[in-house]
Parts: sequence; C-alpha cells; structure tokens
Amino acid sequence: MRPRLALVPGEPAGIGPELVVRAAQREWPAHLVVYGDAATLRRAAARLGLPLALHAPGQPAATPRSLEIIDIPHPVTATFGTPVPANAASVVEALTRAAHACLAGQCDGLVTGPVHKAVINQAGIPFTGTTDLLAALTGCEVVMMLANPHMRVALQTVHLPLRAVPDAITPDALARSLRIVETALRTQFGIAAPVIAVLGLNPHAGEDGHLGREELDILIPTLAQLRAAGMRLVGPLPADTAFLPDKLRGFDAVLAMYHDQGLPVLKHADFAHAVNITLGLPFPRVAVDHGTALDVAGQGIADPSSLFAAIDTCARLARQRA
Ligand SMILES: NC(=O)C1=CN([C@@H]2O[C@H](COP(=O)(O)OP(=O)(O)OC[C@H]3O[C@@H](n4cnc5c(N)ncnc54)[C@H](O)[C@@H]3O)[C@@H](O)[C@H]2O)C=CC1
Ligand SMILES: NCC(=O)COP(=O)(O)O
Repeated sequence: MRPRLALVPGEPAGIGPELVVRAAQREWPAHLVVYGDAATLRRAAARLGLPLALHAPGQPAATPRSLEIIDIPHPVTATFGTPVPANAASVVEALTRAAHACLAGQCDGLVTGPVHKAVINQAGIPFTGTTDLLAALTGCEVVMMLANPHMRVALQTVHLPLRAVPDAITPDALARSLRIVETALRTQFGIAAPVIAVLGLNPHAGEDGHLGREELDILIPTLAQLRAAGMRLVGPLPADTAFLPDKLRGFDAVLAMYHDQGLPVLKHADFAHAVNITLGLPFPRVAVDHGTALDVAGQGIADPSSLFAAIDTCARLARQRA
C-alpha cells in the first residue's frame, strides 16, 4: 500500500516551505498532498534554486516528483524570517483542512511542518499547538511523544506555564496518558509488552516527600493501580538519572512530567532525526521536532532531516494501520 499523506508546510515565514521543497526532490514511499500556499512554495524553491512542480487534484503530474497541492493562499506575501499575524488564519485553515481530509479517509496520515504559536495568538486565535488543535478537531484524548533513534519521550503536560504544571498532574490525567502511550506502543510500534519509565516531578522524585509530595500523593498510587492492571511501569524515577544510557536501554518510552524535563535530553541526543508523534488520534500524525527557525529561514541552510523522518515515520504508521 502506498499511503496518501497530507503535508502541511506550516508558518510561511519559517523554514517549513523550503523543507517541503527539499522533500519534493525525492521519491517517497507515499503520495504527498500539500495543504498550503503554492505561491510561498514557489518562492522558497526559487530561493533554493531547486525545481518544483505542483499540480492540482485530478490534474496530471508534469513530472514524476510533482506534488499534488490543495492551494490555500496566504493573504500576505510572507517575508522569510518575519511572520505576520495576517497569515495566521490561513496557517490554521491548512492544518484544519488536512485533518478533516484524514478524518474523511481522503488521506491516510498527516505530516506537519512547524507553526509559530505566538503569531497565531497575536492574530487573536487561541492556539497552544497543533497537537491540541487536532485533539479538539477529532474529540480525542491525545499524548505528544517525540522519538528519535535513541529514545521515545512522551509528555504528561505540554504547552503549559511551569507554574500550572503540578495542578495538571492528577491521577486521572496520568492514568489516561499512560494508557494512551501503552496502547500506541503495542498497536503502532509493535511492542508486545512495553516498559514505560515515569519521571518524578520533583528533584530526586520528591526525596520521600521532603522535596515535594506529588510523587507520594499522585504518582506512586496511580502507578501501583496501573501495575495491578498489568502495565509494566518503572518509577517515579528521579529525572536527572533516568536518561543514563544503561537505564534508558530498559525502557520503550519515558513519560516526562513537563515539556522541558524530557525534550532537551531527546533533542541533545539527536535533534536532526527526531519527530513528534501525536498518540491517540484516529489517524497517524507526525511532525518535525523543531520550530520555525526564523533565524535561518529562506537561506537554504535548514536541515530537512526531521521532515524526512516525519514523512517516513508517518508512511510506516499509515501502512501498519492499513
Ligand atoms: N512542530 C512545531 O510546530 C514546533 C513549533 N515550534 C515553534 O517554533 C517557534 C520557534 O521556536 P524556537 O524555540 O526558536 O525553536 P526552533 O527549533 O525554531 O529553533 C531553535 C534553533 O535551532 C535551529 N534550527 C531548528 N530547526 C532547524 C533546522 N531544521 N535546520 C537548521 N537549524 C534549525 C534554529 O535556527 C534555532 O537556532 C516557536 O513559535 C515555537 O512555538 C517549536 C517547536 C516545534
Ligand atoms: N515542543 C513541541 C511543539 O511545540 C510542537 O507542538 P505541536 O504544534 O505539534 O502541538
């Protein structure tokens, strides 16, 4: 099966468009359908000095590598490096239409480039990330998990101010995330009896309550309940040593309590080949691990490896699902 994947470049002033142009130079084990602005892609291709063929749905492809495109024009011509709120609605529209195409079975999976959360919020659109948008559009409970060849790191809380994190870690929320991660590891990643390490929230996983009580009051009892139901869980572990290579080898995934507890370790280990997978959706969604990289946008030096890994991963997950 050659899956049909919706591909959304993301913020037009960022590196997403040029990464899509780089992807258009290759053969993929998937049929790519871009949901985005054709004019922005053409300008990115001109900047890079690379060929780019695009064709509308139902039209013949002029070359074997021509990308099918659902053209969703941005109202303002983007300047690479400088995002503007005026284009935010069309960025979100592209994500929304691509998600609906997956829900309707017109596409088998969704690959997304980076979006700029602040500029979308500046446009007056409440937005905490594509993951949350997809959860709202599908009505599903989801978990964000980043993965590279060295580790998988899922997040209990994501785009939340640090001050709000402890209150968001409830027994129900923790159990829900662990069930979603465990199910995905079994069904999407083919791991029959996955082992998940759960990090503590506090230094030294609370030091028996002397450095915080969340481990004693929430994490330990919730993990005990889930273990009794058959899940293979390790922890709560002190986060500072949980990623030591010998320990990490024993885990199929790590659940971090907050964004910057887990992601710096994963990105340090291998930024280029990491991807961001949304677990819990009715279709595969894989994103790049990096952001809009405005400081290098339009210069032709952005590394496409994460987008390439995202396309490959999404194609594999879509084939497996089929
Ligand atoms: N998947 C997504 O939609 C994501 C979006 N973001 C958003 O991106 C915006 C910028 O975030 P930052 O924290 O600055 O992170 P960033 O990942 O955009 O940039 C961090 C540094 O890494 C470099 N970099 C990132 N990707 C690169 C690539 N492919 N090739 C070469 N260099 C690369 C950048 O030039 C910069 O120096 C924020 O609005 C953030 O919310 C951040 C992470 C993921
Ligand atoms: N740090 C991950 C990130 O910002 C990507 O979030 P999302 O847009 O995929 O929800």
